[in-house]
Parts: sequence; C-alpha cells; structure tokens
Amino acid sequence: MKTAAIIGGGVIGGGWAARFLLNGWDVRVFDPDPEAERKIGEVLGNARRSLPGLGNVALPPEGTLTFHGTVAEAVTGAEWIQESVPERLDMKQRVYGEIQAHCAPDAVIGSSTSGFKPSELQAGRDNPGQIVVTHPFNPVYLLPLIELVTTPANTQGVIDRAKEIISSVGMYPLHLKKEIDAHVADRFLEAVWREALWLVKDGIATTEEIDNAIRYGFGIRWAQMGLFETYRVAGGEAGMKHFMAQFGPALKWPWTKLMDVPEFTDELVDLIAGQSDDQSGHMSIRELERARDDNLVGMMRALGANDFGAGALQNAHDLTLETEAGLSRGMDGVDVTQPILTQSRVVPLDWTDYNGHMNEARYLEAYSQATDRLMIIIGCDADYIANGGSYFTAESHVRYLDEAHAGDAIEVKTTVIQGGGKKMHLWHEMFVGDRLVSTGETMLLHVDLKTRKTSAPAPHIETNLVKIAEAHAALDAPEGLGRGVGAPR
Ligand SMILES: NC(=O)C1=CN([C@@H]2O[C@H](COP(=O)(O)OP(=O)(O)OC[C@H]3O[C@@H](n4cnc5c(N)ncnc54)[C@H](O)[C@@H]3O)[C@@H](O)[C@H]2O)C=CC1
Ligand SMILES: C[N+](C)(C)CC(=O)CC(=O)[O-]
Repeated sequence: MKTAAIIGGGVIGGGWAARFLLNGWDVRVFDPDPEAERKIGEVLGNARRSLPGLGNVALPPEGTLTFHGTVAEAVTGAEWIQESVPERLDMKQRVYGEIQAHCAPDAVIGSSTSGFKPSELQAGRDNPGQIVVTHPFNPVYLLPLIELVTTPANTQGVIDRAKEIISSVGMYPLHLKKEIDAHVADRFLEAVWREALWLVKDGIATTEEIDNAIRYGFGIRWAQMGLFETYRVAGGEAGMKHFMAQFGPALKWPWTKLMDVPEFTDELVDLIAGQSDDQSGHMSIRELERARDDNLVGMMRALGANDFGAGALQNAHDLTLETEAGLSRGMDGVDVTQPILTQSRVVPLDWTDYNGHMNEARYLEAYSQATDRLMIIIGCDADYIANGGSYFTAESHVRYLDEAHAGDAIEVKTTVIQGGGKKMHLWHEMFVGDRLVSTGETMLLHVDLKTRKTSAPAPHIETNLVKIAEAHAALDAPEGLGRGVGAPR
C-alpha cells in the first residue's frame, strides 16, 4: 500500500488528503489544530461526493486515513510528504527540519506553497534535493494542475518520481523551466486580483459584476482553451499574427493598472467584504463549495466528452484505472463462460435529475458505454473503426427496476445473446452491489462506414463474438429478455 503524509490539514492539506485517499493511498495527517479532523472530514465529504464520478472508470478502493500527534509519527513509512502549512517561510523551513529528522531520505517532500521558490524552501537543509514545490489548486481533489517547481539540487530521479506520483493520482504535473516567485498560474491570479481591486476601489464595478464579467465570458473560454489558443482563434483566419497586429497597440494604452497596487486600507477591505456578503452571503461556504464542485464536475465531464483540455486528461487517467477496475481491452483474460464486465464506474453528479436519482437517459448512456467496451473486447476498437468498420444500434429496450443515486458504484455485466454475421444482440444487466437496478437489451448491426450500409464484420471480430455467444448460450435465458412495453394494440 502506498502511503502519503499530509503536514498541515487545512483547506489545501485536506484536499490533498482526499486526492490521495480516494486514489487508494493510505494517508497519515499531522495538524496541531484540534478541529483538523472535523475540517478534513468536511473536505472529504465533498470529495467523496464529486471525485469518484468525475471519470468513467471506478477508482481503486479507498486507502486508510489516520491522524497523528507528531510530525515524526505522521511521516514514518511515507513515500510522499505534502507540506501545506500556512504561507510563512520561517514556519515552512522549521517544519522541514522536523520532517527531515524522521522521514525516509528517499521520500519526496512536496510543498503546496503559492509563492515561495523551491530554493528558498531548500535553503539550509542537509538533504535539499528531496524538497520540491508541488503547487495545487483549490479544490485539490478535483482540479488536476500541479505546478512542479524544482532546482538543480533535485536529481532527475526525484523529478521523475514526483511526476509519476502526481500523474498516478490523476493530476497533471506542469514542470516549470525555472523557478520564479508565485510560479506561473499564481502570477496570473495575482494580476487579475490586483486589477479587480482597482475596479472595486474606483467604483467601476462591484464584486458581483466582476465575477459576472468572468463567468459569463472569458472565464468559460479560458477553461477549455487557455489564453494563447483562444487569442489565436480570435485573430480570425489570419490567426495569432493578425490578433497581435490588432491588439498590440493596447499594450501602450492605459488598459491596466497592474504595476500600481491599491492600498489595502480598512475601507477597501470593508467595501469588498460587504459587497461579497451582499453577493453570496445567503449561502454557507460549504454550500458554495458544493455548487462549485457540481459545476466543475459537469464542465470537466463535458470536456471529457470532447476529449479536450482537463477532460482529455481525465480520460487518459481512466485508461490507467481500467485493469484494476476489472475492465478488459481484448479477449485475453476474459471469462467467456460468464456475463462480461463492461462497466465499472460511479454515478456522476451530472447524471442525476429532479427526482434525486440517476436520470433515465443515463442508463442508456451507461449501456452505450458497455456496448463500446464489448466492441473493444472483440476487436472493434478505434483502429478498426478508423479503417471503416463499426456497429450501429438498431433497437434498444431499457427496464428501470430500482433506483441508482449519485456516488453509487455501478457495474454492467453483458451477455451476448446472438453474435454472428452482421448481428450483435446484447443483454446488459446493471448492478449496484448485488442489487439489479436495470436491464438493457440492444440489437446492433455491423456497418461499412463508407457506404453506411450493413456489412459483414472482419473475420477476427466475428470469431471473437461467436466464441462469446456460444459460451453464453449455456447460461440461463435472462429474465425479461425480448420484453416489449405493455400489451400490443
Ligand atoms: N487556500 C488556497 O487557495 C491555496 C493555498 N495554497 C497554499 O497551501 C498552503 C496552506 O494553505 P491553506 O490550506 O489555504 O491554509 P489553512 O490555513 O487552511 O491551513 C493551514 C493548516 O496548517 C496547520 N498548521 C499550522 N501550523 C502547523 C504546523 N507547524 N504543522 C502542521 N500543520 C500546521 C493549521 O492548523 C491549518 O490547519 C499555503 O502554503 C498556501 O499558500 C496553495 C494553493 C491554493
Ligand atoms: C490565492 N492563492 C494564491 C492562494 C491561490 C492559489 O495558490 C491557487 C488557487 O487555488 O487559486
């Protein structure tokens, strides 16, 4: 079992604890705050409700979470140590002293620091090479970016290990070419923050109006394409050069007050805090966190459907989870004498509806994914489809037998009723634990994607399908097979 130590379990440390725990790591926490266990419990609650359904493949079983009274105890046996104590250099350096007195010399110590350079954290340490900056984004359990900042004191081995571990928990290590105060992303956030403070102070816009300017416009755009790709498109057919020719002169116009920081007077703090209360004070922080998480999951899943940006990253992570989830990509290791596991996932937040359960359309989506999996198993994979052969669905019938809810782990097991020639007749059963919640029957026909007409599958596909169909013919006929809706008129 892999073990991570979390030193400092506030907003960010709690998020790291959840990220590791839900990806199957044992997590050992040290935080002197007597409220730390409760606060981490709140963060974990949010994470358990949102992260498992982010992707389309089940996460490994959760690790074990333990709390410890000393740094020494927490770091014992940990291969990853994540420091997330308050943003004070003297405190961080003191904490590294304690950590390094007790941790394994080859453990990686990542710092969540928003702004300190790794050379500042490593200064004065006997083993500086084990300390790197691994700067996350809130909520750490959902957002994949980690700014990995290193110095020449870090060996390639430590850097590779850090990248490997960060990727293994579904995150993206952005390794900076050089260290710099506030890394890359926080320099942007700081620029936007400074500009926003001016706009409020000068009475140009309220906190709510500024948030609307972001969330109704460029914020959604940035979430999928970032800055440069967005501006490339904004240049029209002539692209980036035309964009710069048009907007380059603005650099000399008074379009920003960036280098000039408004004084943080009590008056400005009260103005901003008051406007923020007017804007969002009707919701608790936990309610706001849940709204944020629902939106993030929905947005990232939409990006996943387009295999783009953060969604593409999640899709790639799903591929690494398949084997442990019991899902196959070929006939090897598939027990054809039993219905075949074709889905192992969690019901995501965006699959539920006003009735508080999984929406009817999503059952069909799950069955569509189960069919896709069976197609991959028999060899009808992306390469085969790119060469012009595939299956089209001709008819489906779904029965809703029991409820499934957000966060439920669901499995689909598939029986091949008929397979041979152009036809593929499948019977899907969906389970939550041992509970059968739905069945889906579907008839598919093999097609030639060029002519859009039915055609015979390639011999290897038919051989595999027939092998499964023949083995499944020995199973009892499923209850409900061939049923229609109500009596015919
Ligand atoms: N809040 C944010 O949006 C982000 C913060 N960060 C960085 O993460 C770090 C932590 O920030 P937050 O979690 O926001 O702060 P926080 O105030 O929520 O949590 C800090 C935690 O450290 C604990 N702590 C204090 N002294 C400690 C010690 N000697 N040993 C162990 N734990 C100790 C506190 O009890 C508290 O629970 C900072 O370096 C910050 O810059 C990074 C990304 C985003
Ligand atoms: C405001 N902040 C500097 C603490 C922000 C971060 O470090 C990253 C984030 O999650 O916004």
